[in-house]
Amino acid sequence: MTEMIIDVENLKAHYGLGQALQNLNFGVGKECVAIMGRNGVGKTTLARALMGLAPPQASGSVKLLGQQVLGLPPHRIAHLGVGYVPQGRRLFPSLSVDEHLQLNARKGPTGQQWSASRVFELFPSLGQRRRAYGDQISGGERSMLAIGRALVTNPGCLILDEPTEGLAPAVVEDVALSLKELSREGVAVLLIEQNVKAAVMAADRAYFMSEGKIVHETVDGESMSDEATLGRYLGVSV
Ligand SMILES: Nc1ncnc2c1ncn2[C@@H]1O[C@H](COP(=O)(O)OP(=O)(O)OP(=O)(O)O)[C@@H](O)[C@H]1O
Repeated sequence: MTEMIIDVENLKAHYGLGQALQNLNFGVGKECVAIMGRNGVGKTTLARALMGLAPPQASGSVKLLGQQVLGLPPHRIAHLGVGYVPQGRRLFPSLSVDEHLQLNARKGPTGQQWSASRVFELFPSLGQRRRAYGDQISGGERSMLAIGRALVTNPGCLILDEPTEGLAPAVVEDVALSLKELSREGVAVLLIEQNVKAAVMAADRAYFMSEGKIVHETVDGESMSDEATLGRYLGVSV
């Protein structure tokens, strides 16, 4: 059986009395898996629960890179080799692009070699903004920097919350292909994504969420861009 690097069992999460995730069960091996669903179905709540961020309050089991992480603080989870691209990006206004990358660069568990210069090869326009501060860059550049900041940690597992938001279509393609390549290098990539093209390009398979539950999982050979599936779970056609 495939070794699961992200292994989630019976995950529940709530904000006060409101339950946002109900008994989620899924796994991600050395592959790229997309989580898709309409606005408000619980995708960001899931990413936050995996990363130990509160709110929400979460219960169940979350194993990342073989370790139970539920209850651990976010910095401990990150140090296990878990990269995270949060929605909202959470950059520092007083740090430059270069500094964001330098402060996060480290050797990771899989021997990949993401450095600041490789990030700038992926995102040449970000390379031209190296000295700009976190509050001086555009929405697209913020997304690029958040992705770059996660990549230079050389993670064994990478969780991305709508990483392509705000990016030009050509850059979306570059990001999607890089995520696919990363998964081929042995990284478990969990891609929360509303951009169907990016998800289809990057991911090997997908889970669809609705009202805090996983309601559909693509099976072998099933296309993620199947019109009926997308219509039913996302309300879109491609
Ligand atoms: N801090 C919070 N306090 C209370 N309820 C929240 C909070 N954050 C999210 N929720 C609720 O939890 C549910 C799931 O929200 P979540 O942001 O996880 O969805 P999402 O699928 O990521 O949506 P989007 O794509 O719009 O970001 C929604 O009903 C939302 O209103």
